[in-house]
Amino acid sequence: MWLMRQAGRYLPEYRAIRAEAGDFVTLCTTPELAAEVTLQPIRRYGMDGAILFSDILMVPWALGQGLRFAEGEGPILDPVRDSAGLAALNPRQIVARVAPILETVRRVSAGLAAESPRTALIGFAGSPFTVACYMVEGRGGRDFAAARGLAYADPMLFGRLMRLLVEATTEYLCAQAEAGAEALMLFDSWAGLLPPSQFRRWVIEPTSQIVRAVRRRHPLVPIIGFPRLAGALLPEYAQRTGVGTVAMDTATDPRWAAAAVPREIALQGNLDPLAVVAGGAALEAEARTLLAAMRGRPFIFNLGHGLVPPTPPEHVAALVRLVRTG
Ligand SMILES: Cc1c2[nH]c(c1CCC(=O)O)Cc1[nH]c(c(CCC(=O)O)c1C)Cc1[nH]c(c(CCC(=O)O)c1C)Cc1[nH]c(c(C)c1CCC(=O)O)C2
Repeated sequence: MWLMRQAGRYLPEYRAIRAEAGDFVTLCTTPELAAEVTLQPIRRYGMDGAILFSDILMVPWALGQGLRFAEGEGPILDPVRDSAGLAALNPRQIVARVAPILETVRRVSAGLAAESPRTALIGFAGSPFTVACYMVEGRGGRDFAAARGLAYADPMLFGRLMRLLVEATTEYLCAQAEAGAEALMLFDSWAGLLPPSQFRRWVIEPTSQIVRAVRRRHPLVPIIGFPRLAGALLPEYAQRTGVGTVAMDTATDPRWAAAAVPREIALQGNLDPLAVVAGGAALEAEARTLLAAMRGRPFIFNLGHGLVPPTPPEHVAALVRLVRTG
């Protein structure tokens, strides 16, 4: 069991360190602080997994794209929409630029060995499609029309961006495994915006390429894929990408997924983060229904999306107790 965004703004000890760092990119690139924040939820709750504290947008940042997180606005990037923008990105320096993040991985790995040796360290990256959405759009959003429009209008250019991201993401994930990450997760938060033909081209295909390339170098590191809002395409994603675990979003019926996804592929998910905000009987009922649906299958208890800032930390503690004791 672990929870997406288990380190974050709902924890007072996170907010204290966030204030100390000043801005979010500084927090992600200061190993001492990022390692501390990664370990905070482990100390509080004893999760089975510690997810590296970083962000999927640190790959565009490492490629040289301007990135900042504006207060109350989310991420702002200098948009990449033409070949000049693409040419300005430098995939060769990726491992050097992410050196502080790899140092965080080493520190967390040592910290867990000392404090919580049974907790697995999970590294991650965004999947190329979701990262491209932010890179082309230049900001967060709901429909990423500029990015999806570019994929139709200029598939050559969009394809070059995607190939660059496949290469950079592969290098980045392998470097995390070499620094001590014991499992790797690929977040494709906006996969569900695509119609099936585009989903196969921009989600399944690039994800398979990354999984194949990472496996060649790190055959034993488990890989979790999260194609959010994939809907009916979830089983196809599970079977064709080669991931060992598929993460279900909040909208997925876990009983359907248990029947539709082959048993050799583990499932992860998918409690509604708002049930954790509510707590009490509602949280307990949802958690028990999920556990019952997953009985008898390899399963990693998690949420269907990240914990949100209004979550009371004691509701997370109650959830951990419930999942542990059944
Ligand atoms: C799309 C996406 C992003 N980042 C991420 C995704 C994929 C998962 C998802 O769909 O949520 C992934 C992510 N972001 C963060 C982590 C760290 C590990 C963890 O899960 O605890 C992980 C794995 C920290 C973060 N990433 C961010 C914060 C908040 C920063 C702050 O402290 O102000 C944290 C803790 C900022 C961020 N990062 C991103 C946005 C849109 C924002 C701003 C809005 C928001 O806060 O959700 C991009």
